[in-house]
Amino acid sequence: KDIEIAASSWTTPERVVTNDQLSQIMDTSDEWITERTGIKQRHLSTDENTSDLAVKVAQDLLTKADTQAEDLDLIIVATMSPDNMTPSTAAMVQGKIGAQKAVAFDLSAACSGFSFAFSVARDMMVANSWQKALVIGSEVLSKLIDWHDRSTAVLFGDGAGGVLLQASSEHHFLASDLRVFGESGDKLIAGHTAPQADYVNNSRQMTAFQMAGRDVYRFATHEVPNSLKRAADKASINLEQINHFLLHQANSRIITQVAKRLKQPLEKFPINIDEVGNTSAASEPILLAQCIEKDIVKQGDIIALSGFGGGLTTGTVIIKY
Ligand SMILES: O=C(O)C1CCN(c2ccc(-c3cc(CO)ccc3Cl)cn2)CC1
Repeated sequence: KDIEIAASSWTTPERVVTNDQLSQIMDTSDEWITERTGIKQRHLSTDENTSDLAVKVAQDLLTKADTQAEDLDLIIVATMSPDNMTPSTAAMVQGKIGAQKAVAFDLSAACSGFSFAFSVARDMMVANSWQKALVIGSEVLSKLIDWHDRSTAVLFGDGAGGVLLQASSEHHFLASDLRVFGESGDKLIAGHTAPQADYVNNSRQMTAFQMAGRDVYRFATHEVPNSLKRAADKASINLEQINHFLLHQANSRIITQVAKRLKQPLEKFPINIDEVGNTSAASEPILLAQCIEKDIVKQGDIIALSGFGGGLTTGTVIIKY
């Protein structure tokens, strides 16, 4: 009574925006962005919203797994940039692909969202003896960014990725470790809406991304190794047995720091931030799908998926692919 990954998929909007292009609209440079973040470019949506990217991934997953939408029991979309407060992005996907049987809801855990959603989906599938689920991370962060705030605008990108999970008699889901540090939540805020005393003339404003970068960076370098160690302990394996550490692509220097703290070779930490930037909840599934596509992740490999960010949160799942 477990689940396995039957298919994986990812997508990014067509438009590429380079560091040089950003340096023309704000006081930054390709050198600074590259050296401090590892990012060379990002994909920014022109007319696709979060649900459109998620639908693309959903349809690709169904095709790859030779599965009909009608057979889906569950759809979870992890996102911090939903099309609407309601209907949820997952409900929109459910309607657009015609998965009438599927329970569908969004999960909000920022850059840890995919790990949280993967863990919740697995537990719901086991508890309900469900057969098929879509777990998708999808973001159009470009809607939420203040494109004149160089401290955040250079970091983020748009995209979506996901997996189709199916019931399995083999043991694939080895452990998860989900942690929330709510008292530090104000270090990373996006899309705040305030109560309106003058409710009649409600301005319906939503704030842009605001981040205490140094604090979040320090949080990540401390808490991500802790999360990975706890998850490995729960899985009764040691870190050496993990073939690939697929970390949220927030910053390339954080990844090298985590590798050092865990005393694991950097080769175990694939990096695609140079190409897609920080895509929040889409980050883990895009990286996973790309590693599977490139045969970096092979059948039988043990992989750790680790997200970290808004909440503040950390979320790790360890699976035997
Ligand atoms: O001055 C420098 O070097 C700056 C220092 C600050 N930096 C940061 C800080 C935090 C993040 C970040 C963001 C999210 C949101 O998804 C989640 C997780 C993290 Cl760790 C990314 N970059 C950039 C380089």
